[in-house]
Amino acid sequence: MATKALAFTLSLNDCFGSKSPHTASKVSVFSVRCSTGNGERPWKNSDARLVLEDGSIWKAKSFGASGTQVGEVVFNTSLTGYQEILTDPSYAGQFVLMTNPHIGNTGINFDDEESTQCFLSGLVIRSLSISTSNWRCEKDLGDYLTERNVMGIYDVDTRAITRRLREDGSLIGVLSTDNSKTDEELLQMSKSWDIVGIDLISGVSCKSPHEWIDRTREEWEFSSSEGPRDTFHVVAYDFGIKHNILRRLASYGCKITVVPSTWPASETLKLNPDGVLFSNGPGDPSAVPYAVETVKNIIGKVPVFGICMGHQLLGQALGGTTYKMKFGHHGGNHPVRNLRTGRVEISSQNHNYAVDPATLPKGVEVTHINLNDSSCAGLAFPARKVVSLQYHPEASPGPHDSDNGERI
Ligand SMILES: NC(=O)CC[C@H](N)C(=O)O
Repeated sequence: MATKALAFTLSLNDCFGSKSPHTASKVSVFSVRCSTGNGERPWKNSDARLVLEDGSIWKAKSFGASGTQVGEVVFNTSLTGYQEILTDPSYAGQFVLMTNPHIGNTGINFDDEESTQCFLSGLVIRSLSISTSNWRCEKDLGDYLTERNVMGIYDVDTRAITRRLREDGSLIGVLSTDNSKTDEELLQMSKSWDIVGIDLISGVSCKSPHEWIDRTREEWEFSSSEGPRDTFHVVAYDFGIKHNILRRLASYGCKITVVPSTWPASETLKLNPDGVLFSNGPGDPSAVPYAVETVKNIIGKVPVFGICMGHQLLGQALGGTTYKMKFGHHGGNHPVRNLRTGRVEISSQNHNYAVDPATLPKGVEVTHINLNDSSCAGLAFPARKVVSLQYHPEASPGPHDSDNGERI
């Protein structure tokens, strides 16, 4: 490709004309024209559009995959961990907008993936870092997204979109690099799709049972607790499970069998596990009645615990209901209070639904609340050995306040 030499031509513009030689000689405006020698501009023009269901159109520059995608737009306020966010299967059906403006600067490394695929609809960022600075970097963000067929856009006003989402709630959007589609067509696409009521878990769950053995690598282990205690056998339902949930269980000495989302409760109980984990996962917890039925058939037979989607399914299985939040919690700095101990944890969160505590039956206890909005962040039903958290004790990304398995 011809070497592009930037030739700056300074041209002096008299912007005040010759009314007054004095003015003209004193005040003038330099306009710098950048030419690349062949007349092309050295920077990329906007070549993508994000059209929201409210009719707003956001021109941006694309990176990663091209094409047309629909999804619910959510904003994540985490300052770090864009890679763990990209690979969290819970974001299936969603565009993730990062409020931290500089993304891509630490590149991608293959230790920090939370799943083997990226299920999100696309990544929306303000400023794409043109260089990476990280000894662990194995690939840059743009190449990684291209290889995983994930769309990304940058140079878009993420602050303005975030304010809109905060005021109007999560919005459905369509992202396209296809100039043949009109704005109206994209708007109609955004209005004809919804994330409510569709089962997104079946598209992310594993296809067959398998054992998980990887622990947190020694150089990254942070817990000061003594080594593995008894070896508990945990069956983990994969509703879109994040790998760090499994790594942390393995680091605490557990033997882990991961099973698909549709695995029959009877088959699980035949494994005679010490406990069953219901994992995080994408979409509307009311759209997967088969999973609630499985949870119902296991509760009371062995100890169970849930994380995020698993927490919501447990809430429903116990007789409660879940509701869709205005824009949810997606970030790494949400304060949660443990109501039993009074301890406040800074937590990692990623959810757009919550359990309505007013609908939980007698005997079920709310154990944690999110201090930002007093929503239910944890529940327990001691009589049937049930505990669950709405947020992510495994972090990835986020703080490790909730890792130590303190009695919840
Ligand atoms: N991380 C999760 O498990 C998310 C649960 C559910 N899809 C929600 O958005 O609330």
